[in-house]
Amino acid sequence: MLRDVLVFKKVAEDVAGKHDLILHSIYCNRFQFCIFIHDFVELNQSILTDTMFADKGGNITVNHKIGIIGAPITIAQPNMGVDLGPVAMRHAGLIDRFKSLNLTFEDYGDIDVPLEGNFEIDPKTNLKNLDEITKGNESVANKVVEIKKKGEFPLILGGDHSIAIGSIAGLHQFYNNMGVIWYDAHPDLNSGETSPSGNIHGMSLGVSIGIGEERLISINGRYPKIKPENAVIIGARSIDDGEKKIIKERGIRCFTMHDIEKYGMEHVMNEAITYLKERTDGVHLSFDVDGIDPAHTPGTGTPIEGGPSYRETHYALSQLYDANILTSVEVVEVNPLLDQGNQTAEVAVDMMASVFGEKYL
Ligand SMILES: NC(=[NH2+])NCCC[C@H](N)C(=O)O
Ligand SMILES: [Mn+2]
Ligand SMILES: [Mn+2]
Repeated sequence: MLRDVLVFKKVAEDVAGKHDLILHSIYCNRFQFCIFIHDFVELNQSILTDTMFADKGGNITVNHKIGIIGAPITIAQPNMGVDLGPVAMRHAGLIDRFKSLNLTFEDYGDIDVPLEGNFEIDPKTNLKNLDEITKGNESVANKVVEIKKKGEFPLILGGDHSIAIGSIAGLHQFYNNMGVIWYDAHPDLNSGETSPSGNIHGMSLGVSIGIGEERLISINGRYPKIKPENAVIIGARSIDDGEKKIIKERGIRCFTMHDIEKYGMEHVMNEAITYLKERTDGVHLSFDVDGIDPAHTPGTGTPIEGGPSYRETHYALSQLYDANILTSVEVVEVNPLLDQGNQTAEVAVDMMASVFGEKYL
């Protein structure tokens, strides 16, 4: 608690430097300081986030309290078991790992989402389970808003990748110009019009930039949630024709495996970081475990050969930590029923440890 207050105090002081109207109330007394910060978090989240984001030296990202939620949506793809992703990652030691990193966090458990669907394509929309997925993602969005209003750093454990629809919908209200890093073998830019499968987990980045089904793009209001040019995809190697068109037409930055081979992961990540730092006021990491080569993460529904290794991914994520640009994170598509042992969840936990600052030395 004391540590949280100190972190908030530092942030508030920085903000006060920029907005002198609030300086007086911060220094009235300690009690009032706490009350003030509470109101301030509710009312001025975007300024607060802006300041945290701008603070490069202080590692606010990790000193900040992390709010963990499980979002076990599974019916935006056909394989049973991705609803067990959150429990698999907790079982693989996520919480102990965070404790040993001395992180401040709270695990809010899993939210309630509809788990049953019928997997028939609706001929009108070319989508499967739209009602249930809309409902589930409204709950994800509400929970993310709740966590942000407390001033916490959201970490969302999926679930299939459709949960990004809800998490980004919840997050966007706290930013003016949010960015996203989409670490994934797939760009997830389909819509009912282009999807080869009708599976909504292949549409979540598309929905977030305002493409596709009205009911999905309007979750939590004001859309599109992210400008297409604020989205950076890393590791793409399975791109449908309709998605290729969107990437080109909308100016989405997409570093494919070709780019990673050619320039190396370090260079690609530096490009992505510099690009987003200049143009956004917060960056969400949407981390699909199928972004990693399936040699390391076999327990996932749509594995694609030829991805970045464990080491490259680990390095990429530690670059994000060092750059201190992230303001929220999600990890998706861990499916223990398709796994060898609990290997994929273990790798996912290793990767989350890198994102939150674990170092070899
Ligand atoms: N989040 C994922 N794993 N997405 C896989 C999408 C696969 C394919 N592009 C589709 O739209 O059906
Ligand atoms: Mn994927
Ligand atoms: Mn994905």
